[in-house]
Amino acid sequence: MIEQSLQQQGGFLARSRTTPDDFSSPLQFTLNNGTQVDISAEGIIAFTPAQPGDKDIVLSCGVHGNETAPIEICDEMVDGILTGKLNLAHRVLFLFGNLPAMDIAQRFVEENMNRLFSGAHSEAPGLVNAERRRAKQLEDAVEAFYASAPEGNRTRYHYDLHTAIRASKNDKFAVYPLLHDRQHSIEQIRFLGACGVTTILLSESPTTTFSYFSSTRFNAHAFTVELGKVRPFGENDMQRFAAAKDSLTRLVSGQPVTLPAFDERFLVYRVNQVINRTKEDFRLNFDDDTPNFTDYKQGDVLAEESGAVYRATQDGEAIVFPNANVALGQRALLTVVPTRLEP
Ligand SMILES: O=C(O)CCC(=O)N[C@@H](CCC(=O)O)C(=O)O
Ligand SMILES: [Zn+2]
Repeated sequence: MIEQSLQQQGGFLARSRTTPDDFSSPLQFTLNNGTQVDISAEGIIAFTPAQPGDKDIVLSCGVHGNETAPIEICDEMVDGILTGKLNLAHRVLFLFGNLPAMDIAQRFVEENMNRLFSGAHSEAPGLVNAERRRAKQLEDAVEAFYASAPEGNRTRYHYDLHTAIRASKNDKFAVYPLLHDRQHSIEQIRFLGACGVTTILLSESPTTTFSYFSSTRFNAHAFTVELGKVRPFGENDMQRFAAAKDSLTRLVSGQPVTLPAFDERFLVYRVNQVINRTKEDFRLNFDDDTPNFTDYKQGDVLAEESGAVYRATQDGEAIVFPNANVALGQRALLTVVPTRLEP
């Protein structure tokens, strides 16, 4: 049967990378338990259980090819579903984002894919590359997945799973995309807590990230989830990701997830500054190994470039995602300040 042959060939992703002919064209089949499997392209696999529940869940990973732990989590989940070990209660779309970047163990090949969503992939008409094509393909896959859901009162989710380039004072954290006129979901924050993520960054401006796309275009509960630090394949301590894998597995299989109370364990920040690199001489004013969430005093210089000095605007302002090597015009640093969210 399909389960045995798939099981003998190793993980789904491993197979789809070593035998592209198997998955490079659309493929649809049904498992013993009645779950329909739709592989629409390499690294894009949707599952629909025989009696789907009321959730439509997108799990994406590898949008940055060197962020391996989330890829390993999703690959193990897909394999569990294909081999019948994991029985789904809800529809799930798994997206393995940047396959060519995974092959070379790099964040991206030509362009940061996580700045190409919400149509940004088409903004420079003359410029076409693999990341731009793939970002459009992933957008289309999400749209088709949500659009093909059964009728009725349904809830959409998208957890875009990442790991961070540098260490963090708060190991696991999530970016809550700007919701415009929607309310933040405390229940979703509690679910992230069950995944081990108790630091939440409230974005206050539109972005071109994958999670902002699903949140804004489809009203999904969508987050960029930073599950730890970037490590090469095979060098992740997967025990550090056990809570995330367990909670996501419980979510898709309809098992209860114990949600922690929204209490003082949670740290909520709002994004205060989005600092873009605009000049070649952009530089950060702290060491490369300075952890995310290191905080500064008002007036401290955080970064500078010809014609601009970027300073902390208040005591306790902390840095997140510092990266002086981004392309000109792209985000080189976020700063965050503590805030409160009323339950
Ligand atoms: O560690 C870093 O500098 C980047 C880690 C990462 O890829 N983070 C995402 C965050 C996306 C968001 O702001 O929602 C990214 O930079 O794309
Ligand atoms: Zn990433």
